[in-house]
Amino acid sequence: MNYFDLPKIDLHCHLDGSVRPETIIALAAEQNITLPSNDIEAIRTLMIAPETCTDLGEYLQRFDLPLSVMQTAAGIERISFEVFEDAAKENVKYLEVRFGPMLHLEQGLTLEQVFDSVVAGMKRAEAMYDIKGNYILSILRHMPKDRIKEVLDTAAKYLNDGIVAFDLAGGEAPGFCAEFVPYAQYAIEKGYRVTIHAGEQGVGQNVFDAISLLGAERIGHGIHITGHEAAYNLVKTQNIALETCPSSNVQTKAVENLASHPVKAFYQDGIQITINTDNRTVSNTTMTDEVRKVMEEFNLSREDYFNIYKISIEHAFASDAVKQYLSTFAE
Ligand SMILES: O=c1[nH]cnc2c1ncn2[C@H]1C[C@H](O)[C@@H](CO)O1
Ligand SMILES: [Zn+2]
Repeated sequence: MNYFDLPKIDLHCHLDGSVRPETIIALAAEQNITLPSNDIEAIRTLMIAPETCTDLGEYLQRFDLPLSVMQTAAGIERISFEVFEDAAKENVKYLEVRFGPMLHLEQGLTLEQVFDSVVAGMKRAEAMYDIKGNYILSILRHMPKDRIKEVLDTAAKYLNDGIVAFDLAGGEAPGFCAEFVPYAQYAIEKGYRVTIHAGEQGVGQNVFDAISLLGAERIGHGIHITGHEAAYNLVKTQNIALETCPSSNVQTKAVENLASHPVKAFYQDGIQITINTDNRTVSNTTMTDEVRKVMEEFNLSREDYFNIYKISIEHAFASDAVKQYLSTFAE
């Protein structure tokens, strides 16, 4: 099967984990930032998380370098454009990109400038390529909570016009959901959709809580519902979509290897699974690669692929018009 040519949908892709190494070098030069090296291969190596990470914590150390050049409006706009451009060039028809707004304020940008920049880059790519997109706001679980409502208020300028959802990301401690209830509620009241990273590193109970306490409609990863019957059943009965990211899950040791990834078992049991990149650079991957890996490892058919493609359409935080458009590529 030609995986490159297949129409694809990526619902879980981080902006700062998907920066081209070449762009790091170019932006560092423009911004007078000294990099550990100016050699493209050295930068690439520094950005890609090894297969031998001990856990998610080690994986998350790869984001400091890209974030260092994502502190200007022009840098963020360029990176946003390029992520959509790279995806469009491998036939990704719809892409939801997430980012941590508060990670881009280190050199004086305002939240509004950050939102203007990501959305402008995406819209520039939408105008040039056959791709549609939306942004998701990732709140980092370890950061102070005092500006979360301000993030949601300021981003509302683009609500359903470029920015669509609320997410929690970063390291995953057991029981993290309880302290975010008022923020998720505030987001829902304002009209944001909700997806939460849960059951990636931590326990299945986090997935149960993300759905029941935070109103998550989708779960980032969700692997660990395997060991938690109540979480598994809740995902299944509530029709919650799992955003699986196979390469990332192997790197962070969420699964031991691809063969032991539960994605096929979930699919066969009627769980709403989707296939996504997580981080195109940090996980050294593309949608073509993720689809190929899953299809080949688990012997899935073209019909299976389009079933999964349709699950992605159903659970996308996109307008009806965009979903209708995406359906025209389905078989
Ligand atoms: O897979 C992930 N799990 C949890 N957090 C993640 C993952 N990939 C990236 N992040 C974090 C690091 C980034 O700086 C942040 C915003 O994109 O989200
Ligand atoms: Zn993620």
